[in-house]
Amino acid sequence: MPEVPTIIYTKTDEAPALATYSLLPIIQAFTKPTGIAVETRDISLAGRIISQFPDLLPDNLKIADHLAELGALTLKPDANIIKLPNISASVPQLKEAIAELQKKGYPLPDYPENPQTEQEKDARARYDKVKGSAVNPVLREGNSDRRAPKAVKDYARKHPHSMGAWSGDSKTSVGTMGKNDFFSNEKSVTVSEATDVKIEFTGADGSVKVLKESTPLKAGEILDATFMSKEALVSFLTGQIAQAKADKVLFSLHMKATMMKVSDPIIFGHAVEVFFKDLIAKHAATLKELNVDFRNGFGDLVAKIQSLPADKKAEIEADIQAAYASGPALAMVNSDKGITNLHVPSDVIVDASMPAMIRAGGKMWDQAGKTQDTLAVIPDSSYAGIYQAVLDFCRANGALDPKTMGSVPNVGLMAQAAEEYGSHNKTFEVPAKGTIKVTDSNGTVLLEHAVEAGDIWRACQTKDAPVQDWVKLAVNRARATGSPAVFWLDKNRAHDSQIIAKVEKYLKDHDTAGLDIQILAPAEACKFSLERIAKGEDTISVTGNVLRDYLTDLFPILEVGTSAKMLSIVPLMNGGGLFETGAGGSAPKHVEQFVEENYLRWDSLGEFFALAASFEHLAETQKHAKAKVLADTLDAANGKFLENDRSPGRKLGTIDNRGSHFYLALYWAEALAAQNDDAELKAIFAPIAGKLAENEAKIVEEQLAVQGKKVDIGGYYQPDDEKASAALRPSATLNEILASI
Ligand SMILES: NC(=O)C1=CN([C@@H]2O[C@H](COP(=O)(O)OP(=O)(O)OC[C@H]3O[C@@H](n4cnc5c(N)ncnc54)[C@H](OP(=O)(O)O)[C@@H]3O)[C@@H](O)[C@H]2O)C=CC1
Ligand SMILES: O=C(O)CCC(=O)C(=O)O
Ligand SMILES: [Mg+2]
Repeated sequence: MPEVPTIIYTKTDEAPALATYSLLPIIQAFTKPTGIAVETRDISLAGRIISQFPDLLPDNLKIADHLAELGALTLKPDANIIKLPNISASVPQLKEAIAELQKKGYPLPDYPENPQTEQEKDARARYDKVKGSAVNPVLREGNSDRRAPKAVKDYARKHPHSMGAWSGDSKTSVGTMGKNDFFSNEKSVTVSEATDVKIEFTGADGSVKVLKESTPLKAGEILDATFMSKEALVSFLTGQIAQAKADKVLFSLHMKATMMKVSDPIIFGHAVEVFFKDLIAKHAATLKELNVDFRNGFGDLVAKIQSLPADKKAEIEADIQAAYASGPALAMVNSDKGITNLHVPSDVIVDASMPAMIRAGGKMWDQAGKTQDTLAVIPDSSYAGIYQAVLDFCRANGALDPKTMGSVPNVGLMAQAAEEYGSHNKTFEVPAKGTIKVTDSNGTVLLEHAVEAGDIWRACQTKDAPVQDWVKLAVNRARATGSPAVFWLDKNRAHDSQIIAKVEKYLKDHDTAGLDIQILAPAEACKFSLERIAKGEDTISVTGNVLRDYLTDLFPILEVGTSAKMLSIVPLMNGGGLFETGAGGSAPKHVEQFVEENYLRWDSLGEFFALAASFEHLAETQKHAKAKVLADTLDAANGKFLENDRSPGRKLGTIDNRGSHFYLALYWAEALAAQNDDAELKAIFAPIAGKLAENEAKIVEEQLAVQGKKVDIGGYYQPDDEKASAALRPSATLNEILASI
């Protein structure tokens, strides 16, 4: 045990990082009299980039590898980490962040697009370490328990968010391959003994190339391999584009290019190339010269043609307009700025984009800024069917009603880089026609596929201990709530059938008498849960890693308007606690609004709930009485916060994130003053509560006064601490009261 009980609060990116400048001083002031330390570690994209280049940086610019430090901490029983959402960077974001740091004087190399020299290859390898979902898989040494707290659900019932109407004749649908994709080509084995597998490609000419020399497997580990055919993908995309045009609906593509950082950018690139086929063919030589890489989105072309002579640039721009005119209308990310769904792979992320579309009545934005029905293309069919199930349900029954609907919490398998989380170093774009074999240390071929050039092949691992832990967590949640628990597993899918065998085995380790535990294929499980949710009933979804990601945005966004309000706990397998805040992302749009008009609409409710859970964990594991008082009083404050509707508004002139933090501090201080479990804390916080209450009008006025003007925070990926702190703490009165604790 550390001498001082310590909570680590992560420094991340974008909106949650801005909110931290305001919230963390409040948390530190409130914990100060309790002997609990609240420390930060920097796992922001900028911090992670900097940590990779200690050899190039002077001492004053270095940042240690805090992510690795926290990864090691998650293995210890006293880990207590509050993890805010961070950027999982696409290549365009990574390049922007590097450019910002270079401008600030960091002597970092450019991101090498085509590494040739040893030095470039080394830089590329370091940058690849921070690319995509590089943070969560390192910290998630446990499975996930995500649900809407009761107070949040009650709030949504009383103050339902708006839901777009669903018409019975909506033409919105999901397009998916169904054959020759990851789902249909999957093979899976469970190894009975520990082994080490080699992944090898053998060309049609007999030449052998080792793709990955060593992948150790533990006894009982599941290993899958699968591939998506390039030819099938391209022909599918061609068909979908024609279909969207014929049906007069928008064409939209929904991928997870951040989490699936090797496979999905390749798929994204194919979609861009098919959509702009004629344009690309006509200007092939120029695009090659410019080194345009469509895996970084159509935006890569738009950016790179800026350097062309004016007439050439104008010619290509005219052809772009012609491509827009001849294809189906594209769904837009920002119609004012002409940013389409195909511009940047990290702009449209399936877990958030599909629910947002469903909440809006099955519609996305067109180029004129109007909403339209859409063909939502999700190439791989492993999980696409769940969205079709939701669309069908809404078409038949109308939009779900937040006032009456039940809930679908999730128990997700993700520990130890389970399933797709660990696939990055085992995903390959196939160089030529041949076979890929996975062979164990005895030389036995475990898995084998015949592949063609351009196919995307990948393998995933799932260790046994995390599956056991996940089954236990599911049974515990079913017992604690009395709700049915449904494992979303398809016995006809190779990987799932291996998981089902383990689930059936490990369920026997638990007392399941009286519990309703079922195993249903994902689309069926979705339909079952929707039928119940419409009747106001709750159903626990017990899923693998990708469905965990999808469902913990999907249901929260429909039920409570945003996944930011979720309780998101990761009980670490070695006894520690990782408390994630919300279930969504880092809301880049909120930063844009903040710098434009000094208004931050980020809702920190996820942080408030995570903090209460973190104190509770400290209280339980370290028998820390003051932590228990902090947990209970913060719980009460969170309830009052919701009751009084103190979340940020969306418009200037209402309280924003900073105002919401003031009210949390007020209610928390009042609860500390009202409790009788700890006289010392009562005595400290009674006068603070008094001062905060007396100064309510003044503090709110000081906070509102700054709104409506541009604000300089000294950087996007690495804000200047002094400037950002000043901007996010505009109330001198509040700052003084906090300093007096
Ligand atoms: N756990 C993690 O670390 C995660 C990180 N990410 C990363 O976040 C970035 C953005 O991802 P994206 O898919 O766009 O999803 P986001 O969740 O960041 O944004 C989608 C929308 O959700 C709403 N929203 C999300 N959080 C809040 C909040 N706390 N308060 C109020 N509204 C909120 C906003 O809607 P509105 O515009 O209506 O205000 C926002 O525009 C990416 O870099 C991605 O990789 C994504 C998911 C999880
Ligand atoms: O790690 C990431 O990139 C995203 C994770 C995510 O979206 C989630 O866990 O819900
Ligand atoms: Mg997610």
